Amino acid sequence: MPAFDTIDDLPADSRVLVRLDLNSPIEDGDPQDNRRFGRHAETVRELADAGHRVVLMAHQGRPGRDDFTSLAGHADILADHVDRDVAFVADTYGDEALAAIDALGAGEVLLLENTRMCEDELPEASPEEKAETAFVATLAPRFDAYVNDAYSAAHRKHASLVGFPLVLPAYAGRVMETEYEANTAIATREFDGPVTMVVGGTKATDVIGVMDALDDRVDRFLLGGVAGELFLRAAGHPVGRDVAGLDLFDEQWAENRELIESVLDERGDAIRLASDLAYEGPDGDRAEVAVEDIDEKTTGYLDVGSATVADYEPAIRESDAVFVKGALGVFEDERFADGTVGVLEAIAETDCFSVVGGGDTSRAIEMYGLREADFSHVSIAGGAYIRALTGEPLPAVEVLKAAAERAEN
Ligand SMILES: Nc1ncnc2c1ncn2[C@@H]1O[C@H](COP(=O)(O)OP(=O)(O)O)[C@@H](O)[C@H]1O
Ligand SMILES: O=C(OP(=O)(O)O)[C@H](O)COP(=O)(O)O
Repeated sequence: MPAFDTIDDLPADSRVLVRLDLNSPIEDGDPQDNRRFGRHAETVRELADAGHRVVLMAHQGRPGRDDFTSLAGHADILADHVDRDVAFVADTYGDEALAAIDALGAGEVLLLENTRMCEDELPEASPEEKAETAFVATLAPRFDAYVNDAYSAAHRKHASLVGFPLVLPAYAGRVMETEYEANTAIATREFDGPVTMVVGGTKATDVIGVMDALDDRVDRFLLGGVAGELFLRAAGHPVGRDVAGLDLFDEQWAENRELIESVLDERGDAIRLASDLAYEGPDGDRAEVAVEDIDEKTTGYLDVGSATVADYEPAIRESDAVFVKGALGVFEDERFADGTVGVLEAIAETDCFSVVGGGDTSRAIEMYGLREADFSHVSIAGGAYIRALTGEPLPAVEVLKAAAERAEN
């Protein structure tokens, strides 16, 4: 039985208030289409097809930043994915919003303005405090049910995420359901064979924390990216030189050195490090060097090398489950995509249970023509995925679970 009620449990003809995560890159003021729209469209379509009155809430950016914009453009993109009208009202819970909500017919869809434009939304607080805000107290009585589909924002204690499910019967949307199940699998599911985790990307501090927390659940870690170079450094190799003015290595090294050394010391047998690395050669082409031959920290490395990929591939083929967190190289540049793509291809070719997470890494799937269907789950969450992997509870998921318990008693 799932941890929470889902939209399968919704009473017929409900007036539903639905929280999505449509937070997107903004270019020249306009939201860019991305996988979040397509995924949430499934939930929205299903609710509208069932004849519910569907009112959507979502956020965009953070106040004070360039990406903090209205959701007017998001409504148009979502409409294309849902294949029906998505009305938009530039108001969160004022008279205009209430009038638009009251005018909604069965099977119709309305998107409210950016929740973060409402003062009650942002300061993080308990569900009880959020439920008492004017935002929640005004909107909630107009609805029969609340649906949370915003798994990727579930680590935030904002009014639209934790306040409504305290005062309305609460259900999980399809994205919430599938993300929760796949992303917690590493901690909750028993696998028959080896469990492998591919660890890379730039946010070394995050992934080293995951490695530390998942210690006993993962049989082997295959390392690359910035995190991989920091482990190579701990193993005595002079790597981890920043290029292009970035500061990815030294600060994270200073911050995590002790933890890296202790993880390497305690789980060294489970940790596989790159045996070769790739860099930009003098003529601009990809060049590779064996890690053993690196004796000075003079080069910035941008991918794991081909011998490393050849070493990682069989480890993946033998696995019963593979979880990916972070890219093995700067895959956005075709010259340095071999590590990330090689590993993703190996996963796609096996029938192991596989989860690929992190906004950037999962982008490599579409960039290099891989099929999402060849993976068990491709997450649209970043911060929430990391927290799920470390077993940290997500406040908005916890309130959904509590709502299900309330409903049962
Ligand atoms: N050796 C490297 N040096 C610099 N950047 C790297 C390196 N390896 C991977 N990256 C970058 O890591 C990014 C993905 O990292 P991260 O943001 O941690 O993952 P995600 O967003 O997928 O969680 C990619 O965009 C890639 O360019
Ligand atoms: O995009 C999001 O998170 P992510 O960058 O971790 O994927 C969510 O919408 C949360 O946004 P926030 O980090 O501004 O609270």
